[in-house]
Amino acid sequence: MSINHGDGPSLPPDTRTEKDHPYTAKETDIYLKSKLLPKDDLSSGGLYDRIHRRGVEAGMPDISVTPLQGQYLGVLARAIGAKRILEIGTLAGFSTIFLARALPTQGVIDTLELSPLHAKIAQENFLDADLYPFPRIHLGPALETLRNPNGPFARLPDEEGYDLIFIDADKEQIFDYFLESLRLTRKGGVVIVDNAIRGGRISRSENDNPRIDVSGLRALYDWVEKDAGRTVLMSGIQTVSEKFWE
Ligand SMILES: C[S@@+](CC[C@H](N)C(=O)[O-])C[C@H]1O[C@@H](n2cnc3c(N)ncnc32)[C@H](O)[C@@H]1O
Repeated sequence: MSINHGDGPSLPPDTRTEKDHPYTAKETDIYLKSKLLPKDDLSSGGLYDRIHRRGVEAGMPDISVTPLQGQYLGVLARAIGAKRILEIGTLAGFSTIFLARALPTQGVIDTLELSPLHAKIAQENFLDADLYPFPRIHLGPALETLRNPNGPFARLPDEEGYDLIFIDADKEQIFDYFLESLRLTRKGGVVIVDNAIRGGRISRSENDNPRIDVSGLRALYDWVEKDAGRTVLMSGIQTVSEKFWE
């Protein structure tokens, strides 16, 4: 059964079942990947496979962006002509690779990571991906790195502000990362905050699931609400992918 809205397309009813609507986000991602991403990277034994294998062998969690999400980050970076990118939360460097590939050769990409193991595997993956510019990994707790008065992020001259910052580390400190990002982004730059939905928990009370921290995100949204467009223009986007709803 379908509902026909005038001249528009037929839409499935809200009560749709698997039989009425058998398509899955995973299948759709597989199709889109086959059309939109480099075939060499996608192939069996290709770059994505090798990155995945290194992560599994090192016992790392499988929580990177999906290939299509990585490509979306790259599209954004290209669209704004980004030359300087900062990433908070490297893991195995999967998202970093898409961002680095979107940069011109004279570009710069810094990525911050707490775990020496993750940083080591990321370094291997960057070499494997033959990246130029090569990402600079800054090892240590990201907030300390960003706030270190003697570190590289202490005083950025205006012209060296980042064009794009991607926040994707621990969720508890998300609001602090956001505030540091405002300091480090050039005027008109873009800050992307991953996991901004928390599987929908953001819309529920904070006690809904104590294991999933939404307090940092709520502080961020409260800040943006009070700011009322004076400093930042922000939107929230829910994504569906082969991995999850986020
Ligand atoms: C979700 S993963 C990053 C995924 C990566 N951006 C990708 O999509 O390929 C989060 C990473 O942040 C790191 N992390 C957690 N707490 C951190 C902290 N305080 N400072 C820096 N990195 C941290 C974790 O070790 C982990 O590697």
